[in-house]
Amino acid sequence: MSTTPFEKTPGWLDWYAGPAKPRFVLPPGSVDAHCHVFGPGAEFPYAPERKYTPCDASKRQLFALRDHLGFARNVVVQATCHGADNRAMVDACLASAGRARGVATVRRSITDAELQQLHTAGVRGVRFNFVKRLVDFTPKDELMEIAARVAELGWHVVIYFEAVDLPELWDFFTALPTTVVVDHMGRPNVTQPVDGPEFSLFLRFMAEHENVWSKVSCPERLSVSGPRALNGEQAAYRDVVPFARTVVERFPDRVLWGTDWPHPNLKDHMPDDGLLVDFIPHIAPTPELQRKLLVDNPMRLYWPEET
Ligand SMILES: O=C(O)c1cc(C(=O)O)oc(=O)c1
Repeated sequence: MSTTPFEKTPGWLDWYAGPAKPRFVLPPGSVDAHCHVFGPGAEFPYAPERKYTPCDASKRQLFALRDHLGFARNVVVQATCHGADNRAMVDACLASAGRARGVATVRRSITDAELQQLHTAGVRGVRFNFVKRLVDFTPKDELMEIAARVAELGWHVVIYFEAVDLPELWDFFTALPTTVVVDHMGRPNVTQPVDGPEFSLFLRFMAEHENVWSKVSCPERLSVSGPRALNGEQAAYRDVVPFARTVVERFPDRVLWGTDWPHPNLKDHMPDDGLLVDFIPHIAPTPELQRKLLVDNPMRLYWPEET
């Protein structure tokens, strides 16, 4: 065992070892379209500008989880603890035998040759993060310049923001020239009504802009009332279900799902990933919706050459 040179953020919750075998059988070819690798820190050091220091979560451990849960492929999203150093994510993509694609974080200083290298490794998107506890502010003109460059490669932009910030970010988001994928439904406050003003604005954002997609992921982050996906719970995070199910049913061809393993920054519990998979049929109740969410949509976005 290598020893990590990094000390975890106090109170850090490690990912759940020994997840249940899901009862829900994933459709063949399912994609876990939002997950991360952390380090290992001894091999891929965490970025100096990071806001948290995680436990290690290696590509080998990610691929073991993929196989255990019954996924065929992964989309590895650059985690903020690695800043714009994409080496750990790229290493996972390269080691996956074509079964992982990536989403990178880049700065405007990146060269065209470096972008092309990322593409060759399997990167198909960049992530713009507006969650203040995770990143320092990047000027919008820098992000727009990056978006224009990656549009030429056929990539998309992944955006992560809090629901309260959508009004202020609306004009920027709707000016992006690519497909735009929202992380975790734009983090709705699920104590508000699903037909209340906040979530209605999000639904309008998707309805009025056909290039906007959403990940209906992270019930464990959004839920207030639970119950938690632990100890065999088959009806976890009930307060999130109406939100995610509404998005899946209204926009069946523009939704993605991911485990979010290894679940950075959870504060009160770490879910059993097997039980998180059992959450899927609650939000995508028919085989057709499940196939679109888990296979057709992620394949169209990340492996279009195979569709
Ligand atoms: O809510 C979070 O803390 C979080 C953090 C990161 C990251 O640090 O990249 O990614 C996520 O998808 C969610």
